[in-house]
Amino acid sequence: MTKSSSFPPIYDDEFQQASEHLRRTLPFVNQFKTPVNPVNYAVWYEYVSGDNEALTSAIDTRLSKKEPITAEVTQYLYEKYVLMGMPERIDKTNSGLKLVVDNTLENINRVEATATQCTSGLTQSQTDLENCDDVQELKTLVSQILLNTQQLTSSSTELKTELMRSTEEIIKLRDELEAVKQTARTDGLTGLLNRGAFNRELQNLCSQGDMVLSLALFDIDNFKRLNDTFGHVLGDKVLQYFATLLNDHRDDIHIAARYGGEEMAMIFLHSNLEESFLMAESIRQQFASSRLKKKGSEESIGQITVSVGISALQLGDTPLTLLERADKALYKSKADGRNRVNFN
Ligand SMILES: Nc1nc2c(ncn2[C@@H]2O[C@H](COP(=O)(O)OP(=O)(O)OP(=O)(O)O)[C@@H](O)[C@H]2O)c(=O)[nH]1
Repeated sequence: MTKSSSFPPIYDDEFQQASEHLRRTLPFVNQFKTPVNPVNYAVWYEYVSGDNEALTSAIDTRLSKKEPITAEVTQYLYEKYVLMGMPERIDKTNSGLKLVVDNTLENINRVEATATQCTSGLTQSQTDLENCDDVQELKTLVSQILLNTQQLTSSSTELKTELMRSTEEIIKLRDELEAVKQTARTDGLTGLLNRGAFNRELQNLCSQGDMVLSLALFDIDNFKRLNDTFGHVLGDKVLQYFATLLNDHRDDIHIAARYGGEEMAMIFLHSNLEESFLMAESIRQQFASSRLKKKGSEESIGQITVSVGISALQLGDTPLTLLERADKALYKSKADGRNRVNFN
């Protein structure tokens, strides 16, 4: 897996895999003569890895129409598909917020100016009243006082309306900010947490000292073969299906994430090794006994299985040591023949 759809992107390919991607990006860079800068390289790297489905499809569409992929195009693809449009969304929210604050301040200043004018008008009327002994003059003064008071009332009503409009705008911006935050935490394909968010949760929990928790890493077996046989779209459906199994076992307290391409992770909170083993076993068995079919056909895609590695948090563990133990256990499950759960 190159990148788990997260912002900022995470690249976790091993040396060999990354070198292979490098080798495969060069012909594209050469063909379109785009400078090998970080932006262009990231776009081609993600394209050749095949892990960023939306980017791959956008580039394939251009290639099939024989459209050139210039530096401007890669910049656009980079912002849209590698950075997932996040800088633009954050920018928009920021300028929206600035606009609301500026407007509100302007309105308050305007009302303050009117209020000051009215107050000084009323003060003047008070002085005039003290020296007034003529009925006609009194009438004029009362009208003036009335006018000033009406002006005060209408500008405060206007301010109230403007503040209500600003409040609505702020609520919209708050929702957009929440959506941006959610996108930054979520894996686009499965709706589970993405790797970055999962790591932050794990870091947080590990630093609490006396937490009882276990970590499980799930890696779908022979996923490459499945993709090669039935295509990436079906591969994606399998990932989504597996994510629903994890969600069903989440029980509102456990945390599930897409950790890499076909690798998912779960933190079993308040669960020791035995309890986590039972939950992981149940997920493994349920997955292995699912009979998935090709869309619109009765043709089964055969048995798909998952290998699992579990580790339980020990005194002195960091997220890294915990992950390393789970990874070793997962490796053992693969080496022992796949479709099993091991712990370490
Ligand atoms: N459909 C689909 N495939 C993906 C995605 N991310 C990664 N993959 C594919 O997952 C496959 C993982 O292959 P390998 O790492 O060789 O592992 P495997 O074939 O599952 O073999 P074992 O793990 O040893 O059982 C690669 O072919 C990736 O292209 C994705 O989002 N969707």
